Amino acid sequence: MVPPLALDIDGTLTTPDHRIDPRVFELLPAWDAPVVFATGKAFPYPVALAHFLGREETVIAENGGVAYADGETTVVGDPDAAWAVVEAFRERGGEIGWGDGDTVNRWRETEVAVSPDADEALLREVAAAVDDVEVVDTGYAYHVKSTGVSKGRALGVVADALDIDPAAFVAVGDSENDVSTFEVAGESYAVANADDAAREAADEVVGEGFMDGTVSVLERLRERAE
Ligand SMILES: O=C(O)COP(=O)(O)O
Ligand SMILES: [Mg+2]
Repeated sequence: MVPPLALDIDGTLTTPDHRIDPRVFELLPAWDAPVVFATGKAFPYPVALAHFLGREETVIAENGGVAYADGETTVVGDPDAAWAVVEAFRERGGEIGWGDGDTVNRWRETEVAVSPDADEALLREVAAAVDDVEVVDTGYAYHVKSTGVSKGRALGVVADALDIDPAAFVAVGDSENDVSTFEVAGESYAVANADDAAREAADEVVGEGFMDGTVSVLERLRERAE
């Protein structure tokens, strides 16, 4: 039997130019165990990915702020505290940076994502003055979020709902927001493009980057199961 998977999306299932790698559509529909998409993106994104893969919608969004499994949604974190930080950041000249429609934050329930082009030093300075709020850099956004909210904690919730031991999961990821997943899952891999935090936390850093790295992990797990 192949193991259940906890998969990060950006940097892990994507190409270097942020597209979903087409091999996701070949490999994941047929994966014969639960697959949990664990992302910093807002709730609709991983739901849509699972839906269009024909897979059960078992997802972790907003870095663990939202978890969904077996028809149950769990929401944790304090969006008002995150927005207060971002408003203070704006008052001092900072910009969220996603343009007028801001689809990045439109469906976000528990935190605020700020563009990677934003003034990081100013954002961190403003956030440091507020208790229980932190800034997490995924390489794709700065997430202003409640401390204590994490993908790893949410994986515990999802694993419980699925009646699976969290340690049975194999996790693949690329950044700081995957460290907690790596700690909860029994086995963890960072792809070659991963940041230092993810590299350090993973059981193994694979030689290939992005989806090439993830494919190499999935192939290995499949061979092991044969
Ligand atoms: O939304 C982000 O900033 C990153 O998303 P990810 O957790 O799927 O890599
Ligand atoms: Mg990522």
